[in-house]
Amino acid sequence: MINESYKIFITVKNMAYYWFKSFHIIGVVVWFAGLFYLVRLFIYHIEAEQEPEPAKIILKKQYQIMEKRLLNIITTPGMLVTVFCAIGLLITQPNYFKQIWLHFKLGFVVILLAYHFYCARLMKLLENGKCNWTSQQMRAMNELPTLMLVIIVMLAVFKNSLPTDITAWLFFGLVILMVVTIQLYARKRRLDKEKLLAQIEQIPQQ
Ligand code: HEM
Repeated sequence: MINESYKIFITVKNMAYYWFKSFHIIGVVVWFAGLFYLVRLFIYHIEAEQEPEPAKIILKKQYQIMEKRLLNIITTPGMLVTVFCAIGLLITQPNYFKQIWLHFKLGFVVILLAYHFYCARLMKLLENGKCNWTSQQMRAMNELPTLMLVIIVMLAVFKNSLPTDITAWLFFGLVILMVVTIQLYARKRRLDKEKLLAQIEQIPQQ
């Protein structure tokens, strides 16, 4: 009888673990989709400042609405699902607490949570017209979650056997190259746009 109850307990515990793990991963996808898009909206919001009236007012109002909805309906719920399911994972598999990879992972998650709440603060500053960030700085900031994503997922998958050999460093270099290329491409597009606008300004008015 005790044996049978124990078997049922283990089956329920394992099933709970799979449910938590599935929704942990779903939460991560939703959270990151929200974080990436939110900062993209901040970039457009800041760039709207250069538009003439009344486009400026209309655009800024629209971005404010989009940012609020994105944060409250997608990004924060994604974060909560990730964290609650992670707690569920640790309750069903408490031996993970003793593993060093998890301690490192938690350290990076704390940075990610700080980033999330800082984005919420930036949203408020933008709403009140008190944000001093340029769109270029915002673009650079948007690379931080990419880096966190790569490190955290690799820690979750490789765990204590996280590779530190040449292949791993090449892979890491590739990710950094990708991030730098995106920044350089954005810079080139901005410079091209500025050049075009300067040329338009030089055309004599009819
Ligand atoms: C809130 C803090 C978090 C804790 C305590 C936590 C804990 C865990 C645990 C215990 C597992 C199960 C590992 C396994 O059974 O293989 C797991 C899986 C996973 N976690 Fe997290 N996690 C957290 C946040 C995150 C974040 C922010 C990400 C993404 C950036 C993430 C990505 C993953 C992935 C992709 C897996 C699946 C790994 C696999 O099945 O091989 N986790 N997490």
